[in-house]
Amino acid sequence: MRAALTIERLTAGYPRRPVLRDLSLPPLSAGGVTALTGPNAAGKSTLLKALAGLVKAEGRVLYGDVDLLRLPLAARADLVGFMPQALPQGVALSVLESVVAAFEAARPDALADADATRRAVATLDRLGIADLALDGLDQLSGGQRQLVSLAQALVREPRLLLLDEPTSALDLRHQVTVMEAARSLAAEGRTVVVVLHDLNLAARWAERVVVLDHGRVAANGTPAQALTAETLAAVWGVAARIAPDPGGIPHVVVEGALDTARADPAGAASPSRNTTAA
Ligand SMILES: Nc1ncnc2c1ncn2[C@@H]1O[C@H](COP(=O)(O)OP(=O)(O)OP(=O)(O)O)[C@@H](O)[C@H]1O
Repeated sequence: MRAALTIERLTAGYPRRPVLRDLSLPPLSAGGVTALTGPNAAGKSTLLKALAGLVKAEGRVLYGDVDLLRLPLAARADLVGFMPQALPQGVALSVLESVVAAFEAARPDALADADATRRAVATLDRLGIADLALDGLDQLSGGQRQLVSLAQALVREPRLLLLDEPTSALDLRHQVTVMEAARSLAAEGRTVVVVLHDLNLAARWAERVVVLDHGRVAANGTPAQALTAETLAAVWGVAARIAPDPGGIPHVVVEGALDTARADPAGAASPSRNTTAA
């Protein structure tokens, strides 16, 4: 199935703490990567968790013509792979055991052990971390843990893949490994949504960028449409220059915080420090 993901009037959050209210998004098509970005606490993780069935949600989330919110959890787990921001600590498993367990947790009836193991090794190999297979999860560096968490989400080859900041702890080479993997999974017909704070990584690798702010969609479109100086001022409260690189991909240079953060979307306020978008 090569289906688009459409969100209609999604309301989601935590007990006594609604985060997303009536959020709608036009179809996110399969075949490309969608970057989901926005300031801290904008609701990005909550959105992914709502799609994965991990927080209470109302509205409609259509994958093709299937409403994910009305699918039994086991069927949804088969369709949706979710990579959380952090793996739990204190799990006494090897890397390989943890990836096999992630596979079997969602499909207990599926393959014989040897096939599950072969699938897990192939997934580790795809991410360039087969050499970590026998290491204990608790021996890993932050970046290695992030790659293993991604392997756990990928091993079932879900149609819809939701990755929450998969590159935040990674060095440059591994960022590319992960974004290449995201792109090639999308090219296989999957829908891939990746939370990224790095706007230049988003612009380089995503076909579509959705900016969330205070639980609402503040911008949505191609990187050039969504990542404008006006949006960066209004949503992040920073003064930025956007210059296309020679390949036409927008490059974001953040020049500083606006003194009147969010009050001056036109960028008239003067920047107070110099930084470059990470
Ligand atoms: N388990 C929880 N219970 C109650 N409130 C929560 C819970 N998790 C998150 N929140 C709140 O929901 C809001 C949105 O959080 P969320 O994690 O979705 O933001 P985010 O955009 O992913 O942020 P970040 O970029 O910092 O990871 C925040 O105000 C946060 O405090």
